[in-house]
Amino acid sequence: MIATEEEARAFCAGLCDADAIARLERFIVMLAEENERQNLISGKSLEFVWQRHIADSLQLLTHVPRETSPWLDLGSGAGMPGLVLAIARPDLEMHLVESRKKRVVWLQSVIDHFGLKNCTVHGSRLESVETSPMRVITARAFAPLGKLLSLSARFSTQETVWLLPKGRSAGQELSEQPESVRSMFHVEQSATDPQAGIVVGQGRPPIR
Ligand SMILES: C[S@@+](CC[C@H](N)C(=O)[O-])C[C@H]1O[C@@H](n2cnc3c(N)ncnc32)[C@H](O)[C@@H]1O
Repeated sequence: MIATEEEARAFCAGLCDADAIARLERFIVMLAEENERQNLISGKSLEFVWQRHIADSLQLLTHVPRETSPWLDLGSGAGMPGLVLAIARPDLEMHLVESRKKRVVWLQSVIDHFGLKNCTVHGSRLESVETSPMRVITARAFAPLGKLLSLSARFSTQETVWLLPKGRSAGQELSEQPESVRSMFHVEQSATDPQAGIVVGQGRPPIR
């Protein structure tokens, strides 16, 4: 379990190269500056930014084979996890979906700053994003599990891996789903919080 900022940074350094770590350092500075202009993340969490945001995002890489792509991140907000993954791994095709205009401008400004050709922001509600098959779908603090699946099932195939950091409600949210959905998913322990879980599964959920 990652318990300190030093451990979180070392964990991230094991998942991407030195150039990526330098870009992430710069991203953290940009995030702190932007957080003065708009409420992207809690100010308190900036003290633990490697643990709470960077490692929390990059740990998702450990759940799929290295080359798995494209990824779809629902409700990217400040950029976790999708933008952080795109900064760390420019070889992955990343699609961010975010409806709030100011956040879309922020996400696009980071993409432009680093010249991330692998990363696209869809600046609209998920409901109006054109359907396209994704190999990984992720979402942190986006919507309750049932709603999340019904809004995004159309982007999945039998091959799609779902990586859904759900914090402390992971087990509870999964237990509230019908058996047909429960049997597709399980909860993995988060590496960054002993009480948090990631809902992980593969396939197309049987959602009407
Ligand atoms: C609580 S924030 C989480 C942001 C980020 N994933 C994180 O963990 O820090 C949820 C984000 O989802 C966006 N959102 C909510 N519903 C959406 C929808 N239907 N389509 C696109 N974005 C949506 C909100 O604008 C917000 O930025």
